[in-house]
Amino acid sequence: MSAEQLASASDVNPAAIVDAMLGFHKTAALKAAIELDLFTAIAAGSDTPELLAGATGSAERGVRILGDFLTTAGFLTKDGARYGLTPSSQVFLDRKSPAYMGGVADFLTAPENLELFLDNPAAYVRNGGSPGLANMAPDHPVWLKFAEAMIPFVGVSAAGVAAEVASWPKPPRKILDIAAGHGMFGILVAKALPNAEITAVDWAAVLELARRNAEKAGVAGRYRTIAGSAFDVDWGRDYDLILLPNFLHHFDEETCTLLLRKVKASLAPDGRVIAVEFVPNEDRVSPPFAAAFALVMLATTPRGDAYTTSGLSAMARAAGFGGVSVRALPPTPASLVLFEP
Ligand SMILES: Nc1ncnc2c1ncn2[C@@H]1O[C@H](CSCC[C@H]([NH3+])C(=O)O)[C@@H](O)[C@H]1O
Repeated sequence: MSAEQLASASDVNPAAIVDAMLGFHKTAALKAAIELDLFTAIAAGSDTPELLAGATGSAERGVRILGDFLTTAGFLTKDGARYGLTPSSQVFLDRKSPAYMGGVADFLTAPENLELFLDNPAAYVRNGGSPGLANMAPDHPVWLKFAEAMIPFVGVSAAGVAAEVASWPKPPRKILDIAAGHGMFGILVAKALPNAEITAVDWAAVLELARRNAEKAGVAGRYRTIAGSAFDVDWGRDYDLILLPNFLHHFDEETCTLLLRKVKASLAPDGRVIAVEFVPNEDRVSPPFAAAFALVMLATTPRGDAYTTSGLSAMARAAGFGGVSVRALPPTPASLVLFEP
């Protein structure tokens, strides 16, 4: 199409393409607003550029331009010169809110993550995964950052899993939490079930944090840790429940099957297995968050992926399970995956 033809075309949108190329602008604006506590200041009544300048120690011109940008991006509202919070900004970005999740930016926008994504995107596409081990290198320090930062986001799924397990007629006692990270999946199950004993597996540095979280939650007496790779360590057997939250997606189907065989062999006779995953529909392009998560795995792991229900069922059956049932964990974009005996 010539420029003249384009000028009269109504079904094409060059701004959408430029906008996508500038996706990192949203990263920058949100990072700045979180660091300056802009959302908290607006919630407390500093809602004009002049007031926000005082409250955040910034130039008035700076907060005006940032506030306007965040309004166009859907994180603020604007009425005259006054900004307001959207329902999600109010719940998740006002530091005084119990559900505050500004801190997750410390992991999601960590320089090492941005570098893996942006340095050479064509390379991981060509290669079908990260050229090296990337985040899957043993003891990779990025996981400590994940464990420190991500509880406000992942903790909601952990609460959903704990509620599910607490509803079972026969409460599990001996529980294994594989790739425990911050530990909140096992810890919230332990809080819900006073007789439950948790064994957490992960890299050593991460487990130190999980242990501290278990202490804070008052369950440290029923919490033990085994440091090392889930593929190598001897984690014992006869577990009533094995948790695999946000772990399978880091690996290809074959490796997941290998791990699931080890999991199956460690179960007590009526033992259950729960994974937590972002599960796209079979079309692999919906719902958007779960579908887009596959790109995170492409950039940051050698062979990870977002698995659909049929993909999870296939690996479950290959490992000797009957299949899986998957249910949403609203309001999170994650799903609870229950392995069938
Ligand atoms: N080979 C491995 N063995 C055990 N843990 C691992 C391995 N590779 C990565 N990890 C851990 O896997 C976790 C993935 S993030 C998931 C953490 C937590 N289960 C949650 O759902 O939020 C990180 O804590 C990593 O340290």
